[in-house]
Amino acid sequence: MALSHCATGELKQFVVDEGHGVKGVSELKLKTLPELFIQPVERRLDVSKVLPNELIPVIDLSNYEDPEVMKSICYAAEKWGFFQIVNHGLPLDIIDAIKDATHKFFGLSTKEKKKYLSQNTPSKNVRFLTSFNPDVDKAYEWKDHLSCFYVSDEEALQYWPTICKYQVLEYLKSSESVIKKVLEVLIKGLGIQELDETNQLFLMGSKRINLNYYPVCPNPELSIGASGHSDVSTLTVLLQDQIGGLYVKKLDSDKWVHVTPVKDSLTINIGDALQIMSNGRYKSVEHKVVANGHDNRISVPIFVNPRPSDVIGPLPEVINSVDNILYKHVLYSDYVKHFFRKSTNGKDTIDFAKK
Ligand SMILES: COc1cc(/C=C/C(=O)SCCNC(=O)CCNC(=O)[C@H](O)C(C)(C)COP(=O)(O)OP(=O)(O)OC[C@H]2O[C@@H](n3cnc4c(N)ncnc43)[C@H](O)[C@@H]2OP(=O)(O)O)ccc1O
Ligand SMILES: O=C(O)CCC(=O)C(=O)O
Ligand SMILES: [Fe+2]
Repeated sequence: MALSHCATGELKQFVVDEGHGVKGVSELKLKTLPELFIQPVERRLDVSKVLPNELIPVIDLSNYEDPEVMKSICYAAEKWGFFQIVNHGLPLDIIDAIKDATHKFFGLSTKEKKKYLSQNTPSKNVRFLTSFNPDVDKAYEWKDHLSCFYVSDEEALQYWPTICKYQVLEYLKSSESVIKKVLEVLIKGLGIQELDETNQLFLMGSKRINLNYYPVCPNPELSIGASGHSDVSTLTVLLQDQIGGLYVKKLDSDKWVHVTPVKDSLTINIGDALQIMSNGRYKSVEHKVVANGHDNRISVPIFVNPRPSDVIGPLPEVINSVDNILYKHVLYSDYVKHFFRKSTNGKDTIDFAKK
């Protein structure tokens, strides 16, 4: 098919239904970006609003129980919603292995990858997807991803793609201690002394891991890799490569700050669930990813969540000390379904839980 001039309907079919993804379009080496991927100006990154000299906090996690380190983590969660951690203890060979496995998954043939399209997948917990929600997105994001919801090792080993399942499972397992360290500090900041069995289930009772692939884009300035959104997780542990392109909105401003890749670091961001549970004290901040014209970029977020069956709302320990309760109680799976059903639009998902 001569896709360079084809109608948007045919292109959607090529990208989504036939499973070629955005990577398939990138490999056509088109001179100009097809209309389907041209974003309205307000969804792109306005480079005049980027603060070039700002950095999000970089925190050394090796002494995470040191009161000064704890303070800096809670401060970053309140004022930035984002921070990078170094000396986190997650083995570098496991990190390298998942990066390599991500490239290998996206290097598979279309025939192999399309086995994981929503209509073909052997389990609804593993899906190969393009854009955010192609049924409703007016312009598509320049991104493909594999999304895996962890239920059990057995389920993952049976259904996740063989080319990456061992590396993804090992990475998930080794991230557990980093997640617990960060959560322990954050809940202490809220006056909860211990990450016990009950609050562990509530804060980190489910996990989703995405393998994101942003291929080289013909007109990156007209498109977006991931449009502005906040995550719906408790917190997200994000692994990115050295290419860059993730921008975070600075709180109470219309300015953007680049999350400059720091080698061997992980980025932590607060998600909507923790913003709600902390009654707005910790901030789930809008972020977006630009496309680029030179390199294929990958990133691997682990979304650490409540269980779908949990009802979330401001925690009792938090509302004891405040007059103004900002959020109501919502069933977490309703919240996530609401998020997935619409296009991303900045911070609007959280309106679903506003009082
Ligand atoms: C996609 O690009 C993105 C993604 C993001 C993501 C940011 C996050 O924070 S993701 C964290 C999400 N949290 C969880 O997954 C944990 C809780 N999980 C649940 O509550 C449930 O597992 C469920 C997600 C609600 C799925 O419910 P279930 O009944 O088991 O499954 P379905 O009926 O198959 O799905 C319901 C509904 O959701 C859609 N959906 C399911 N999985 C995905 C997925 N991986 N990606 C997109 N949409 C998904 C599914 O199509 C169904 O939709 P309907 O309209 O048909 O109801 C940030 C930025 C990005 O660019
Ligand atoms: O690719 C990135 O750096 C961030 C991706 C992201 O925000 C997400 O998947 O929720
Ligand atoms: Fe995100």
